Amino acid sequence: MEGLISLKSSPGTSLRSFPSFNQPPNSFARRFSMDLPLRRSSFPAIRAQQPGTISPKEEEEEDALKVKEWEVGMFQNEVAASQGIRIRRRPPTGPPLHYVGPFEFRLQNDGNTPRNILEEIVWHKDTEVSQMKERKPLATLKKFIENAPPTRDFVGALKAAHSRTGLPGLIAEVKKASPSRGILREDFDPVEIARAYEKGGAACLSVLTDEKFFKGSFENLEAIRNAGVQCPLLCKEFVIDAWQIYYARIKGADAILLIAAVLPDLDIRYMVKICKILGLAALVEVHDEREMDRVLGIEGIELIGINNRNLETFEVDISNTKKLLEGERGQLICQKDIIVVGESGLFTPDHVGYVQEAGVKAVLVGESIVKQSDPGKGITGLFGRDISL
Ligand SMILES: O=C(O)c1ccccc1NCC(=O)[C@H](O)[C@H](O)COP(=O)(O)O
Repeated sequence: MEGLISLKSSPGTSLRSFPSFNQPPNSFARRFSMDLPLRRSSFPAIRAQQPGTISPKEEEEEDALKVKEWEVGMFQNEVAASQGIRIRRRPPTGPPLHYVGPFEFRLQNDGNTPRNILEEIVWHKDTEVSQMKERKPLATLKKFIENAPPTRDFVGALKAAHSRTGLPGLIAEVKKASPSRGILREDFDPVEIARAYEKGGAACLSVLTDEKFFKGSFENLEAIRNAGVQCPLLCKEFVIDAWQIYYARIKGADAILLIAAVLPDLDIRYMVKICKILGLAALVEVHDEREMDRVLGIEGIELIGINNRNLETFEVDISNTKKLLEGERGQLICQKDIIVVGESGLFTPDHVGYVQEAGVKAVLVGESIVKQSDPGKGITGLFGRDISL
């Protein structure tokens, strides 16, 4: 029964009485996978009411809401796909139910299974953020923000470090684990690591806040902020909802990551504006030419990260930075005075020199420095000299 994950009959009917539906051919499955969801109300007699369950009217309303949610989710994905975004958003109620006569069924890969790690992260984030929003609604967050201390100048710190050292300004990442590398450091004390990075000459810090896939947390961000570390802090999150930006601001962030592989243009525009209102810098991350072109078409972007890691396949290739900065793209970036950050896979002074030559004025580095017994000395190793002086 390839392509079919559930097929059930209404109470009182039997699959055996409809042998042709028992094992629908693929063409049958394909035909229905392309249909819009069939409205439950068109099939009033499909499901008999179970004693003690909700009334048919309530059930109908609930189904109508689910269909609406599904349609909105699908619309969102269509807009994203038209911009070349392959990462789909989680369908709010799972894959659509299809109805044929007395049967209802769902099709495999009808939008219900994440296709890669980034999609899995984003789908999980969707559930996580919905729950967090219920506990802390936006109105509550806004009240906290009124009394929050001012943010620090993230972009200014990178520029100052670059002018001071002649090397790319360093955003040093407080990273305990990652989906591609597993645990990077067992004795992980975020504040101690942050202090070591600051002492070692980092211009800014990046703090992973995702718990499930990176073993990070917002508590880490808050603790680093409250420990008196002066470097501006990037909240390294998978942002899918503006609510997360407000939350990051409350937890001490000075900047936040926006991933173009996940967010359609309109979301990026909107979120960049929210960041400006909240005094946060937005690091907009791209990893291919199409994403770079989309982002270069958006007004008000000051900071673009080029990720050398393909977040769908984990492949790391530092020549990606060079590729995306060649020719007209590089020229446009200079004209717009955008600071480019080379991200991922940087381990040696040669790597840093290579991306600097390609045109970056900042680098974002995690693994190679966090794994050192003294992460501050790790920075000296990465640049080939002490950049704290
Ligand atoms: O690091 C991962 O395995 C990863 C997997 C899926 C999505 C994002 C991922 N990493 C986020 C980053 O981009 C890096 O943490 C950051 O650029 C530092 O990279 P590195 O210096 O290679 O640790």
